[in-house]
Formats: sequence, C-alpha cells, structure tokens
Amino acid sequence: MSAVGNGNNIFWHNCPVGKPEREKLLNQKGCVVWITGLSGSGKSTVACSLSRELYALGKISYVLDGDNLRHGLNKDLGFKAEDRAENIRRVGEVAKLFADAGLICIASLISPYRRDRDFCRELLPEANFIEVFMNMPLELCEARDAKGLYKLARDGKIKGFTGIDDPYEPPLNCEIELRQNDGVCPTPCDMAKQIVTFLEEKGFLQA
Ligand SMILES: Nc1ncnc2c1ncn2[C@@H]1O[C@H](COP(=O)(O)OS(=O)(=O)O)[C@@H](OP(=O)(O)O)[C@H]1O
Ligand SMILES: Nc1ncnc2c1ncn2[C@@H]1O[C@H](COP(=O)(O)OP(=O)(O)O)[C@@H](O)[C@H]1O
Repeated sequence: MSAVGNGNNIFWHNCPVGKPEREKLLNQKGCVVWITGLSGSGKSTVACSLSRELYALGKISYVLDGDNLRHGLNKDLGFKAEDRAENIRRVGEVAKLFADAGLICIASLISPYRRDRDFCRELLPEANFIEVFMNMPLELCEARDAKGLYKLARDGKIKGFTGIDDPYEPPLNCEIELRQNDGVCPTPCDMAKQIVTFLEEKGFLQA
C-alpha cells in the first residue's frame, strides 16, 4: 500500500486482477474516445453510431453523453466556465475508470475549453485518450437546431450558449477531425467507421 491523495491518511489498495487481465478476457484494450464540438455538431449521433459499430464487431463500449450525465451525476452543475470545468473533470475521471475496466469509453461533451480536455488527456496513459473533433460550422449546427436552443440563445433567452455568446476552443492536437467534404457532412455511420479504423490501426480492438 502507498499513501496518496490530498489527505495524509489515504491509501491506494491494489487488486491482483488488473486492466491487462480484464482486457484479455474482453479481447480489446480500454481507452477513451473523447468527442468534442458545438451543440448540434453530431457528437451524440456519432457516439451512438460508434457504439453500434463496435458492438457489431463484438467490442464493448459505453457512452458517456454530456446531456445525459447532466440528469444525474452532474445535475448540480450549470454552464459557467467553472461548472463546465467540473463537469469535464468528473466525466474524465469516470471515463478513466471505464477505460481501466477494459471498455472503450465514448465521451461526448461540448467540452469547450482546451485546458479541461487536456486535463482529461493527462489522466490516462499515453495514447489511450483519443480526441475526436466534430469540426462542423456554426451555421450548420444552428440550422439543425434539433432542440431549439440556438433560437433561444439568439433571442437572448439563454445566456452563455456555446458558439453564440460563450467560447469554443477548437483542439490543436486532436487524433481525429471529422468535417464536411465539399460542403457535405459525411453520414454518422461513415464517421463512426473512420474512428473504428483508427482504433483498429492502433491495436485497441484486440488484447
Ligand atoms: N449555455 C449552454 N451552452 C451549451 N449547451 C447548453 C447550454 N445550455 C444548455 N445546453 C445543453 O447542454 C448540452 C451540453 O452539455 P455538456 O455537458 O456537453 O456541456 S459542457 O461540455 O459542459 O460545455 C447541450 O447538448 P448538445 O447539444 O448535445 O451538445 C445543450 O443541449
Ligand atoms: N452526419 C449527420 N448528417 C446529418 N444530420 C446529422 C448528422 N449527425 C447528426 N445529425 C443531426 O443533427 C442533430 C444534432 O445531432 P446531435 O448528435 O444531437 O448533436 P450534438 O450531440 O453534438 O448536439 C440531430 O437532429 C441529428 O439527427
């Protein structure tokens, strides 16, 4: 046992069944696929499509969706920069546990601040954090406006809405960038397959 944490009386207890043993059972490697982008850029859709593609390949994944987590784990948080940072920190820690369990954890959150995303990257072993940038123009996201939130933000009925009157910092170091080709957005299935190809090439889909 070794002493860790902020307090003096906190100890880390090791378990003999570890990540490698679980990965061998599952025949995959645990990792975090972190999908970032504006509201309406297609994060949740790609996350679900990716989970389905992986399932078809016999690989176990779990989706942590920002909207869904705000119904429970993060229901006490709003959208101020500090709240968003705490939201991302918590999800990063949960994602780390899922990856340690051997799962392919797919986190889909706006996660607008580079610093917050980089914090989550640092939580994981090298190369186990795969940042996917949904690089869709604001105009496209706003035209979709699936939840009517852009309209409310434009009408001043929501303050601090990402992309309208709150910042979004695009990644500088992402592993995968998903974008339109000649003004056409690829299908969710095609984008999910692009991520699957990356995971295959990096060896995450075998123990
Ligand atoms: N002010 C403001 N700004 C941005 N988004 C807002 C806001 N208020 C509510 N919503 C809804 O909350 C969803 C984003 O939650 P996240 O947890 O992903 O946000 S963040 O990562 O903490 O920035 C987001 O869902 P997505 O559309 O799936 O991104 C919105 O539905
Ligand atoms: N590749 C795509 N092509 C066309 N429409 C899409 C695509 N991906 C998502 N959409 C649509 O855009 C809207 C927003 O998608 P969603 O996944 O909820 O985005 P986000 O999670 O980033 O807010 C939904 O109505 C969804 O059906």
